[in-house]
Amino acid sequence: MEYPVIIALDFPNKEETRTFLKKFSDENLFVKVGMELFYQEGPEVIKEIKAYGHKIFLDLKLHDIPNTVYRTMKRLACLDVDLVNVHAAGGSEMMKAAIEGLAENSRGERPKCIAVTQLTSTSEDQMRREQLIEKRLIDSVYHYAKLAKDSGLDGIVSSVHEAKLIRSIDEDLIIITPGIRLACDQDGDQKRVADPRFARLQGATGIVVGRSITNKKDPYQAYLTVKKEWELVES
Ligand SMILES: O=C(O)c1cc(=O)[nH]c(=O)n1[C@@H]1O[C@H](COP(=O)(O)O)[C@@H](O)[C@H]1O
Repeated sequence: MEYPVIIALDFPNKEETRTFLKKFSDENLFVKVGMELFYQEGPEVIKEIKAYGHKIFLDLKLHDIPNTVYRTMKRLACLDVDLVNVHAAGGSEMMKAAIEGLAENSRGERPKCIAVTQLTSTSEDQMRREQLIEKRLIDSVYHYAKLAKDSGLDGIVSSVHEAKLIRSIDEDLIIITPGIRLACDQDGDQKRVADPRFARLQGATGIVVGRSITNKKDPYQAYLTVKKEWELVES
């Protein structure tokens, strides 16, 4: 499966989502449905987006006790999405339970499951003060990535700046990097950002892009710009 430019559909409802997707006419997209849209619309919005022919990353970032994650993943498996995620901080038992739940209820191919390491909105200073992790942020990300891989997950979510090191764990790991900005964009709440070209150079498998596309006057043009930057680099 290809993991190219994944557009974050961070919209409050299905009407705004529909209006946005209409701007992309015949493009086959890879989109991300996050908590905002899913909590408002539920599984129906997944069905609708699938009917348009788009691939879906359902980003609910599960982080709970293993039994709850196992049971929840059984439900998510029925939605036939392509990609789901958990927080690696939930631990190896929880990540193994996630895979078990997905595998048990998948009708076709099991959705791939990736683990968030340290959110791209977290800085090293914040991690040390608030999580009491006395390490470099890159060491924490590497540790979580290794834990996820050893627990049977298919890939990792990290910032671009840790992608190269994570790639050294395994050639085949899916590495998805949010925190992507074009030169003209504001960082906003993101702390560890990079552009699409650098993401590709660092070995990311795919990038998640939200506001750099969704906030633009012409989102389709912005998407094409991001895609061009991403594709200009030989992988
Ligand atoms: O799992 C994610 O998708 C995710 C992980 C992470 O560490 N950082 C992060 O920004 N994201 C998501 O990626 C998207 C980034 O949005 P923008 O900052 O608008 O491009 C949002 O939907 C976030 O929820």
